[in-house]
Amino acid sequence: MSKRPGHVYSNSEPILMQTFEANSREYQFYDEEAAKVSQRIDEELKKDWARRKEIQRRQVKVMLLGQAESGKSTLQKQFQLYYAHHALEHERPLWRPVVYFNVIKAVRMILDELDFELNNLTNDDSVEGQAVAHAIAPLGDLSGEFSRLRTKLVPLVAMEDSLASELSGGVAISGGRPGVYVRAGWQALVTPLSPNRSRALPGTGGPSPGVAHVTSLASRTLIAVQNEVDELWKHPVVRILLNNRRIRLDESAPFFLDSITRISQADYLPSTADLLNVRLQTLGVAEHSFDIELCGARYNWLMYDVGGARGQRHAWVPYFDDATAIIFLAPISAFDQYLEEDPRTNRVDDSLQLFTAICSNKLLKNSHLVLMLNKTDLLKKKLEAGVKVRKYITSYGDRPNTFADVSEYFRAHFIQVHKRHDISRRALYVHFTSMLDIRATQDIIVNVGEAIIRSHIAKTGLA
Ligand SMILES: Nc1nc2c(ncn2[C@@H]2O[C@H](COP(=O)(O)OP(=O)(O)OP(=O)(O)O)[C@@H](O)[C@H]2O)c(=O)[nH]1
Ligand SMILES: [Mg+2]
Repeated sequence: MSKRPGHVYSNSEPILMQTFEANSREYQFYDEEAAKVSQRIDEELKKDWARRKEIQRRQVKVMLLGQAESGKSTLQKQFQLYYAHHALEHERPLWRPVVYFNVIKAVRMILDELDFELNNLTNDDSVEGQAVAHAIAPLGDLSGEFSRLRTKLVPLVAMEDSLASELSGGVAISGGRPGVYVRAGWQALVTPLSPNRSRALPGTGGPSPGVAHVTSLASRTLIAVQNEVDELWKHPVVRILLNNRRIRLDESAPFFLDSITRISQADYLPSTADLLNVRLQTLGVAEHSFDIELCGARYNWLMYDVGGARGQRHAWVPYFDDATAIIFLAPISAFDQYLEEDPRTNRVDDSLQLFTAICSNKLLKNSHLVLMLNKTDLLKKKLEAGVKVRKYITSYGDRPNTFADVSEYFRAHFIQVHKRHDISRRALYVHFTSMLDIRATQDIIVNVGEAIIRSHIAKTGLA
């Protein structure tokens, strides 16, 4: 019977054993050395893990949530202004083409609506239509005047699309409102021009010839037609149509058109108020990072600014499970407005529905919750102008149409949603805000920031 090769013991076997025996001290040395190396690696790994854990424990993740145009990006800029002033300074020149875009869009909207209204007023039998026609009649035939203004303004209006496309980096949203949509890091697309517009600022990324070109073209065109822009904006017919809400512009349009002389300077550099007023829609989720110090300890504050339109909301969810805090923004001035993406839904209703979903979301059950009832300045203006809440929200009934009553009514509704739907019965911190008011907002930011960090410390046991 033949044996399997493995069972044949060769003569060399004892010799090998001897060699091993002879070198056993050496092997023992290697064993000890290997054990030491392995121990060192273990210790390094443990230290690395502890370091990472510490970094994570010092990380505070805050999500800004709310419908489109609720003021999330504006709040993010206010945080930046307070805690990362240098970063905002660095970005300041990059906002120049965005301000031009806001101005041009406003001019185009006035011209479009003016055309529509003047052509249709004669056929409008409504009481409001008749009142507007009556107010405009004494001004006589204005067609020649408007035609001259329109011809002068054509080159400016023609720049809207190219500015939008350069700023968005080619991004367009189907079915969305025409405008500029930006993803995180959009600033890298924009040539950072120095205030004298002659060269890029150092260290601000590579130049983008496309944006630089349209920016300087827009600037020159605006300088050439600034008087016509001003004339159109101050024209009595435009005033009548605006006052009667026949022309509806973006909320920040009056601010920029009132400042047209300043914006039309060759060395124009956006002011802080410009940065806060400018409208630029967010696409997806943009992360902003800066440090906040509290009681001698430093915390890395990660702020997630999301796109708020309905088609954007699915992108929020992956960020939910480790969010330290949610700051929910609800613009309470929007009681007379409807969603761009669904013109049947009242914007305050949408905010309430969205807040219900946030309060009842299991992934967010451990997050600190802050509610900002925003745009109180606009709410005051609307109520003072006589816009009646009950016309848009029938349940408001016969309550007085004053700021105190209306703001309290909305606050009570949001608190009720929280009471009924909050999954973890956590506290809700509510603030009335006007995000363009720097001093008032900065006080709130400090307050909210500290409360969020304290709740983070309580949960993680950090000191
Ligand atoms: N008057 C007034 N305007 C505000 C206030 N908060 C924000 N705005 C303006 O409202 C517009 C929209 O604000 P954003 O911060 O861009 O809104 P958002 O929530 O980031 O919108 P999306 O990115 O589309 O989700 C901007 O022109 C802001 O200047 C406020 O309290 N009062
Ligand atoms: Mg935004």
